[in-house]
Amino acid sequence: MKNCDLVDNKSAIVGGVGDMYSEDSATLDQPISPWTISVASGYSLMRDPRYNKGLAFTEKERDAHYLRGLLPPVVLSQELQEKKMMNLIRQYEVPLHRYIAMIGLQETNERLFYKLLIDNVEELLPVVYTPTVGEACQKYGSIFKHSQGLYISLKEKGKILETLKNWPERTVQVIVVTDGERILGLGDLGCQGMGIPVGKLALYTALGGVRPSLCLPITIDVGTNNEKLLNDEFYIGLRQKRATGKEYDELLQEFMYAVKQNYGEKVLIQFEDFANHNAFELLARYSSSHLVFNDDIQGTAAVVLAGLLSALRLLGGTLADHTFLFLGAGEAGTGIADLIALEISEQNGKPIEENRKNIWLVDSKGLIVSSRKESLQDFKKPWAHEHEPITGLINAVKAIKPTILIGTSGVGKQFTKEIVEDMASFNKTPLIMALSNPTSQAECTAEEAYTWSEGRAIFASGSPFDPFEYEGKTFVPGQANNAYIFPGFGLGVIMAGSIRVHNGMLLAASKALASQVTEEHYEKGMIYPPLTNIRKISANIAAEVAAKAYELGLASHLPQPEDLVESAEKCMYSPVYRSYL
Ligand SMILES: NC(=O)C1=CN([C@@H]2O[C@H](COP(=O)(O)OP(=O)(O)OC[C@H]3O[C@@H](n4cnc5c(N)ncnc54)[C@H](OP(=O)(O)O)[C@@H]3O)[C@@H](O)[C@H]2O)C=CC1
Ligand SMILES: CC(=O)C(=O)O
Ligand SMILES: [Mg+2]
Repeated sequence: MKNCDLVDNKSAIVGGVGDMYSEDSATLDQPISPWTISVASGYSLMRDPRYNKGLAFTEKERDAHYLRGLLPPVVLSQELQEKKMMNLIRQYEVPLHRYIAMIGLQETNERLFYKLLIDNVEELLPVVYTPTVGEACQKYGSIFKHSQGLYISLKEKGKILETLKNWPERTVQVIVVTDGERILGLGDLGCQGMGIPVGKLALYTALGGVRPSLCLPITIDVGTNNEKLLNDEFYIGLRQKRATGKEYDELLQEFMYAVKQNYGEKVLIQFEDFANHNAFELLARYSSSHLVFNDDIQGTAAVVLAGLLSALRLLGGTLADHTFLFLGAGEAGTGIADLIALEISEQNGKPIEENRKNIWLVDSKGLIVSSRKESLQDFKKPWAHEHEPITGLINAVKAIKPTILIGTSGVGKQFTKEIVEDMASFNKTPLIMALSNPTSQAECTAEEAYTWSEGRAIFASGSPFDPFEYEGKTFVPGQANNAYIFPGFGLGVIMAGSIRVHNGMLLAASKALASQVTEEHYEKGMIYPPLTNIRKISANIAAEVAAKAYELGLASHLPQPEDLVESAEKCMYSPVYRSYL
């Protein structure tokens, strides 16, 4: 019996057998053969990260696969290997060294890498993901050893389909793609943005249980406007300014259709860290022809809405009773604002235009108001309310008196003492979200939010902060990061074989996440459940997303399983070593 029907061979136009080594169809207690051809030496087995087990190859496996003598005599269990690796990683004090060690492990022993990541998620997420992945991207050229993922540059124009065929996997279910122009809050890192798709897909597997072989990280290189990188002798990308306009659009179009041709209709394409002048357009252009999801717009919106829904237990009232002020009106800011307004409309039945009125945004030029409408980008226009022009966040806070302040500016230290004190002066419990990544770009720290509000703020941030003690009470900041959403969301989409992403699926994901927060969490000031239970959380999110896809008639994997949570859990990749006998 099949363990999981995730691999949708029927939908892949080129066909190909995804389950080459019976990994997908074999249950954990069944041995599998890593070989489809007979070999004279197991040396290449040891060098294949997908099948390597290091010193854990048993005596019988060493005999059966020509490994005798290629390994020292000891046989170590995976648990002991994990303990050893964790000891080693903890010895590195510099976060980037930990990142390099983890990537080294991913490149040599994939299952051990995922075992570490799954078992130590709170400790290792900041290593393979934000904040350290940001520094890794900045220095990617200098630390580059082995290539990960697929690079599609302007040189591949006209040959993108051929380039995709060079990827060793014939069946792919999720692609995370960036063009490197807005990497976290660090700006244009060009081709070195590859660290982001690689990191996001590691989370798809560790947090959402999507098998690594089904995940493809891609970086589109159209040049960079980052002078520092253009002058860096170790830069790995095209040494030219960014292509724009027709040249950019044509490359992206060729890419999108080559993906569909090579991997079929149902490959989920997750856009990540594109600059907003391309992100909104790409999502709009391809959402009717492809299965596309923008993590920065949609995933962020779902995770923040989940935090807001759960925070209402502490703040009181409904979403419609609150006043929201955003610093930053780009992908994250307007994406979140849109989903909040949509959810309020679902709740009160009023038109979305009316429910936008309590939601205000500030961009680099000040409060978004109707007198600025003509010069605003389209995605900001719905937020141009009647108000006199205001510059400076502090003045906007004083005028709007928000109950909830959300930072999505990409600029650190913008929530000053005066701003947090103001929020605390007119709110019993101010909710402050400093969402910009990495930590250096956070609008304020956990310590600042708690001390400046005299322990009254509820605080969540995009990158993690340690718990903070204030006047004898320990506050646990939440990590409002789309990492809570996209792995479970993607799993739900794949499970259902959904052909499109729909806002209803985002709302379902938000509610599934919010419902995982318990009284015990609220007592510590948490509005998100701990990441330690993330696989269970992802299974619940996946189940709700899949259920919504079925309800909306978007699902193609029929019939609908009776118990979607159980289905999601069954589908999840386990990093435990398989027996190769
Ligand atoms: N926690 C999470 O899960 C996520 C966090 N993020 C983080 O959010 C940040 C923003 O991302 P994104 O929305 O995609 O970026 P965008 O570039 O799309 O938007 C940034 C917005 O911030 C505004 N801005 C920039 N500087 C200032 C300033 N000094 N004062 C006021 N407004 C300013 C910009 O104004 P203007 O339009 O005038 O240029 C723009 O509206 C990044 O740091 C990113 O890492 C993003 C996605 C998910
Ligand atoms: C978390 C994320 O997607 C970002 O900061 O861009
Ligand atoms: Mg992002």
